[in-house]
Amino acid sequence: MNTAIKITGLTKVYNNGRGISNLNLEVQHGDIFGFLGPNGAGKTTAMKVMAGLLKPDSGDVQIFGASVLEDYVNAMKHVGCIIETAESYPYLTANDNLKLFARFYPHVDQRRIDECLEITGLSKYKNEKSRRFSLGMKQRLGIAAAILSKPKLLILDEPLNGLDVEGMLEMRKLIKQLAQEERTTFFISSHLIHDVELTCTRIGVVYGGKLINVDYTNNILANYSSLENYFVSEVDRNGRV
Ligand SMILES: Nc1ncnc2c1ncn2[C@@H]1O[C@H](COP(=O)(O)OP(=O)(O)OP(=O)(O)O)[C@@H](O)[C@H]1O
Repeated sequence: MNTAIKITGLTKVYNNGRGISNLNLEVQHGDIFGFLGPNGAGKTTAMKVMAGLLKPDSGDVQIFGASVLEDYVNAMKHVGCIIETAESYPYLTANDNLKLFARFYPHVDQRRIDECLEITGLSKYKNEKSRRFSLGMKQRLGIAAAILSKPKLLILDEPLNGLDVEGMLEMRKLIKQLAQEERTTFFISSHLIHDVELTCTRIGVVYGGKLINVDYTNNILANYSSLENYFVSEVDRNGRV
């Protein structure tokens, strides 16, 4: 099956009238999809619905063919996600944090934990408590936890938030590596235009609660000198809020 995520008519409006309205989108298996939009555009709201943390007013999200609303367990079977922040137990070591997460998955053993520590570059900090970790290391531990069960799809909410240049480079490398070596599909939200340009193969621009355009990064860069120019022109074309 080639469609990883299918979002249809997704609407969630909060009491204050803000939120998302009538979002329609398909993400294909193998995409590194960038969900790009400024603060308050509605990215987290959409991702919370996708991860089953928030009930929409209407619409649906299907993940590998299963509805998040009607068949949550099957929809989430192949998904790893980090929504808002990567949480860990600060007084546990990286290894013990992962052991705790591994209890959710009967087939994840110490070998897989070691593999995930290796993939995320944390092997040498395996026995250090995560409270001593830098933000970048905490993010990597979050990814290590999210990939334990070898999910086919990783949903990451602003994975570069708060990282310095080196941390960003490492995270970008890790995402590309997982996409290439493990064939992981990514759905990544970000307000960092430059980063989305460098990381993502396909980009959806979300603005004022609406998805205003979706295109391949290659296409965009063939027609615009930068993603920033494309973003500004799309927002202007659709009317600023
Ligand atoms: N629980 C809530 N109650 C009322 N309004 C909310 C709630 N959560 C979010 N909003 C509003 O809905 C809109 C979309 O918020 P959301 O957090 O989805 O945006 P975002 O694109 O993720 O932004 P950011 O990059 O700042 O996280 C914003 O205007 C926000 O203030």
